Amino acid sequence: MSFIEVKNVSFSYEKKNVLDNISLNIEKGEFIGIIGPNGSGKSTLVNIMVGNLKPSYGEVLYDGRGILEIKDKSFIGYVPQKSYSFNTSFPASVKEVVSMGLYSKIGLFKRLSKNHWNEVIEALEIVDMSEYKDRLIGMLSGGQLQRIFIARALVSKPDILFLDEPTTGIDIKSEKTLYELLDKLNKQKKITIIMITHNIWTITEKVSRIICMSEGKVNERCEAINLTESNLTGIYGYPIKMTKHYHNNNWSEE
Ligand SMILES: Nc1ncnc2c1ncn2[C@@H]1O[C@H](COP(=O)(O)OP(=O)(O)OP(=O)(O)O)[C@@H](O)[C@H]1O
Repeated sequence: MSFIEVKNVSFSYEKKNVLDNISLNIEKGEFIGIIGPNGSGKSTLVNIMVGNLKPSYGEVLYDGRGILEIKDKSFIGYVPQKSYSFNTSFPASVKEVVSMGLYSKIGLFKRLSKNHWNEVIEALEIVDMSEYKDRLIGMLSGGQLQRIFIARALVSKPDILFLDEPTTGIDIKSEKTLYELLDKLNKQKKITIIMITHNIWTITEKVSRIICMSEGKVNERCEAINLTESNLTGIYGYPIKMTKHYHNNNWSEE
């Protein structure tokens, strides 16, 4: 039995079919990149995997248990795409925003104990942002804000972290720091990571496996080793020029 099993999942928004019979197995400790053109169903698939959406057909199992039957989902951390449009004029401090990640564990209106606040500081330390704990969220840069959302997803000590396009709108230096953080979470903290991205070349260097989506299906030819210009052009529907090649388990410049 795999850690996560996506079994024959299909999904439609009203009459529009978005996912078509997707099956995937994911093992503990993997670092997976999901790529594919706009509208291919990546975010919908992740929303089904974290239990936010119910598939029209099929199921998602964690260690053999259906996600929709699992009440305490705090073993899953999720950094949604929309977190980057979070209302930053909202007068909340960094530590208050991170503490929101404990709601699924302790309930929305419960007072946080000293231990809970210690967990918030611990999550901020992991993302190297503890010195900003009392700062208002509106006073942070895009890259810093993104680390706060990752801390919010980490505060419940998840086994698996989903990130939906976390590099959107951040500069190259912040992107590099983000990858170092994800690498640390994956290798040292043994957190399984599943990340949606449009940054094909960077992600192929970082992850243990690529999943390519196109028109609601998983494209089987899209293992990193098979990432050729013609495969990617078929998946994206427009010409893709490669500047790097994968061989002997390594990428090298053209
Ligand atoms: N709430 C919704 N109601 C109706 N249709 C939706 C909704 N959310 C997404 N869709 C449609 O479902 C399809 C898949 O969307 P989804 O966001 O899963 O794709 P994606 O691959 O993540 O795209 P992107 O790369 O642009 O984020 C798209 O055609 C989109 O317009």
